[in-house]
Amino acid sequence: MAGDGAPATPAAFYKMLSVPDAVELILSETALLPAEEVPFAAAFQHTLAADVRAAEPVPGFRASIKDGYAVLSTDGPGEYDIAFEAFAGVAPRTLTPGTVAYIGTGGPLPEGADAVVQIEDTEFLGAAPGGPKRVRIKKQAAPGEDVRQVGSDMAAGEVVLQAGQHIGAAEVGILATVGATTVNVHRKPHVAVLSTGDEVCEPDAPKLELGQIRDANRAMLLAAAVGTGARATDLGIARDTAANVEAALDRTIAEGADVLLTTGGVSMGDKDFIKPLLERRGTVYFGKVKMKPGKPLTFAKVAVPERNRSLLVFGLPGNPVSSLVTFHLAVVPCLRKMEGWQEPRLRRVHVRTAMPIKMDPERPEYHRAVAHWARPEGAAEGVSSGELVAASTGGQISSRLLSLRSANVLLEIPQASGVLPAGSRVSALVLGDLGSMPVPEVPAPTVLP
Ligand SMILES: Nc1nc2c(c(=O)[nH]1)N[C@H]1C(S)=C(S)[C@@H](COP(=O)(O)OP(=O)(O)OC[C@H]3O[C@@H](n4cnc5c(N)ncnc54)[C@H](O)[C@@H]3O)O[C@H]1N2
Ligand code: MOO
Repeated sequence: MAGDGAPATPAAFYKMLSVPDAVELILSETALLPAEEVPFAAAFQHTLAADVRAAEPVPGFRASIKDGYAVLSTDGPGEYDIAFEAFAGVAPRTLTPGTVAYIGTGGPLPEGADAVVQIEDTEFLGAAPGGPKRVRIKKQAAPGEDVRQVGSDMAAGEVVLQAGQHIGAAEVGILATVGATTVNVHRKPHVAVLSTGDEVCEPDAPKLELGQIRDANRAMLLAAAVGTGARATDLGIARDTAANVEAALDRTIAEGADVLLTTGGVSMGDKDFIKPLLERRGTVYFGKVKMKPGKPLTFAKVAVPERNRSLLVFGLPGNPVSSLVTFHLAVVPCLRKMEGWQEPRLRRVHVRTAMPIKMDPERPEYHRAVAHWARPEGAAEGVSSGELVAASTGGQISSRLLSLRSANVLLEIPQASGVLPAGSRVSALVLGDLGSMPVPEVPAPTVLP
């Protein structure tokens, strides 16, 4: 930001941390959020704070795997009276040797039976007038065949979900299966988002004056925070005075947020109020990170004695790309740790670069790219080499938000002079769930040698 030439912040004097060191420091200063008891369906996408055990065996009775006939296996193939029908939910009866019972999938095996012969291996013979229905059993069943034994899916007392487990749809089903109607999960973080800057206008501003810009960061970071499952509060835009920014900080504390994200005002200008304010109100852990984009990323803690917790503050750089890249690299692991993830760091894959990439001699670059499965030349659609290829999103200047459009990885381009040739193998951090991976080059069923 332009000013009178006299920097008001000591930003130049912050030691420059590496990205891994910055992330380590953030994680070591991030406390788990407390656990709360919630109805099991509301536990979806939360992280368990305590183990869940099956109180009862599943299944709780010997259950048929097939539609067919419950038999005593030693009776063997032959023609039999159908003594009764055993369906799920019908009171069990006892089978007399030398007879069989019709049974449906999931039905309780009658006492006296020890196996099921599926319909396909039988022939229904009908009934003689006044006589019972009869069936020909054509196959010798092994004891226990097509029967789910008591506790074979889940044993009584078995830990079915461990503390730290993320609850997806399958896990909600597991909770329902064992009748765990309420569970202990970690609370999700509450994130407040503030834009700063005199030039920053609401996106719906009808006309921009010279020097004004629409606020991209706030809506983008609110969306990104909600995307991680956090609760998000919009703090609006603070004009460039220390008092405005401090008022927003106080509002964040009053609202009980766990994390404050600010954008803008963290570099070297005389209107860069964020670092001095955080120095005054709390502890600044770092104010510079060796990365491109995102160098002025700032991380601080402000004590909130009345809540016996600290507010974590991320001063994200104002350039839109820098703000979202630093959100992924620094804020996402922090939010994940808060809500109980055992391994909160971003996941890495290896990719081959699709084009040459110019390296930066001063900072490692987090180059935005779209990864997709490589299809060897001439290979049919759906055939992959089993390797990911990443195409750069083009110009990487940190104002150009189009460099993040559809990006699903950040290539970790080393700090060096020169050009990294196309076809280089580099590590890449995965953004989200690779959902923007282009089709039709889906993960292929066939992997070439
Ligand atoms: N003398 C130096 N100047 C700068 C340095 C440096 O080391 N020495 N670092 C540069 C780097 S790197 C970055 S990144 C930026 C970060 O600057 P600030 O965080 O202080 O952000 P501002 O100056 O307020 O804004 C930067 C840029 O972003 C635009 N902006 C701000 N807020 C928004 C928003 N909500 N939505 C969209 N765009 C926004 C703003 O208009 C500026 O163009 O500093 C460099 N300078
Ligand atoms: O670090 Mo800044 O984010 O390069 O433009």
